[in-house]
Amino acid sequence: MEPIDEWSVDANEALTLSLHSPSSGEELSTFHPKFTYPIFGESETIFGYRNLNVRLAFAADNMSPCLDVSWDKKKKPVGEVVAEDVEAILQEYLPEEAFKSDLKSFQNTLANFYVSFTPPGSLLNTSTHLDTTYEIWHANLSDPHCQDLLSRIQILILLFIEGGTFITLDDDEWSQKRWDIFFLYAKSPSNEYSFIGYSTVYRYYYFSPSVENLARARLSQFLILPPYQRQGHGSRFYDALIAHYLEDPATLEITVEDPSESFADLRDLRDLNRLQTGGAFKGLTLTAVSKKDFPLEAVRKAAKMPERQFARCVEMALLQDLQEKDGKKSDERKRKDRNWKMFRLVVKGRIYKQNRDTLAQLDRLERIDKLEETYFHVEDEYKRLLESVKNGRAIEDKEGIEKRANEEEEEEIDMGRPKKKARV
Ligand SMILES: CC(=O)SCCNC(=O)CCNC(=O)[C@H](O)C(C)(C)COP(=O)(O)OP(=O)(O)OC[C@H]1O[C@@H](n2cnc3c(N)ncnc32)[C@H](O)[C@@H]1OP(=O)(O)O
Repeated sequence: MEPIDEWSVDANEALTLSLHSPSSGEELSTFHPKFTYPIFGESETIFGYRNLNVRLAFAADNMSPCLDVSWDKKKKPVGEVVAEDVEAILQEYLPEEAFKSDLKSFQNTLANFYVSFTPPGSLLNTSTHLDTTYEIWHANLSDPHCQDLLSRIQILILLFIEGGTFITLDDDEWSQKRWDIFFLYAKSPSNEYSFIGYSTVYRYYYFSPSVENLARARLSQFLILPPYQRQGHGSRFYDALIAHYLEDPATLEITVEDPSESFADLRDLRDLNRLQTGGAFKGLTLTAVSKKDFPLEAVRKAAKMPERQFARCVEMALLQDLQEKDGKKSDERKRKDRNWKMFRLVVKGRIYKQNRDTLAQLDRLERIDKLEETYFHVEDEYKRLLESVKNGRAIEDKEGIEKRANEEEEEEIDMGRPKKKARV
């Protein structure tokens, strides 16, 4: 009998997603998921096939889906050992329309019955980048058009965000109304839309005895499709969302739910950039912070940022300043230098304040060691991020892509990538 393993395929490889022109059906791009464990289980394998090909195709504008499953060989059932039913498994995650035709018919339908599409909600922002027009549409979950689109694309959250989950589309109207949904689209000169990414934001009710309807906006999901990643779309999309909530008088604070590492980087860099270029950090110096001469709390509130995220930006800005002034000093001189000592005190003070309960359980020497260790981890992380700022990586053009690709090759040979730990 053949070993069971020979009939198992890697679900991340077997599943291919594709985007298709809504007017010609032509394939525009293909890509694989990052995770399939929420659908096919922890091992991310599908049992019972040789050369299994699971194609999940989307019309690039309204994201109407089509699932097409094919294989070279399917294992014959032996007792209770049967091939997994891929379509049945995916029925839980895709709307019914995904199971109506094969890929060829799906493409033919697109080519022969093109219907023009406009994203749900209202147009929030238009921008042009490298000759392409991009639009951000702002919708509410209570809008049925928005629900339809979400029912088609929610599967992407499972496939690309670790620990991502569906949001409930058919909740009561009050709950639906708390969800803001933003869609990022490219728009062609012939007004054809191509979906690039989306974000969901939950507005928590914030009780205030004096003002009605205040909210804390929590950015819950944020996704840029792989063919569009690392081109600055995520940064520009994030900037536009933040600008929207900064202008909204009902929003008191903007938080992020469980950010992935790459999103946390993006957020750090864009928040720092906004605070610096917008003038909020004018007058921010180590001395001003140490002497409490800088109105940190007022600036934080105006920036609608949670404490920890704001503190990270302050510390990054101070470190950037220090590096510019005397970053070339040897480690030994930095250890003794007054300014570097002051910086370490500011960061350690903040770390201590935010982790007081955990640190209080350690004895004095352990506590000092732990603080020191955490400080160096934070400093390394800031240095890595500031290196990105120095190299102009936050939002760059095509020239930057090539320059950076060459640099990365060299970096990997020389020193590899720094290891990441949880942010503090
Ligand atoms: C709350 C949550 O939902 S957390 C989950 C967030 N989502 C995910 O993790 C899902 C999968 N990933 C994604 O959706 C995306 O990769 C995101 C949202 C994390 C980032 O979106 P992107 O569009 O790739 O971001 P953007 O391009 O602006 O920046 C990413 C990196 O590309 C760099 N970059 C920007 N433009 C370019 C360019 N033209 N060429 C090369 N690199 C570029 C940025 O500087 C940044 O690099 P760095 O991290 O070294 O500084």
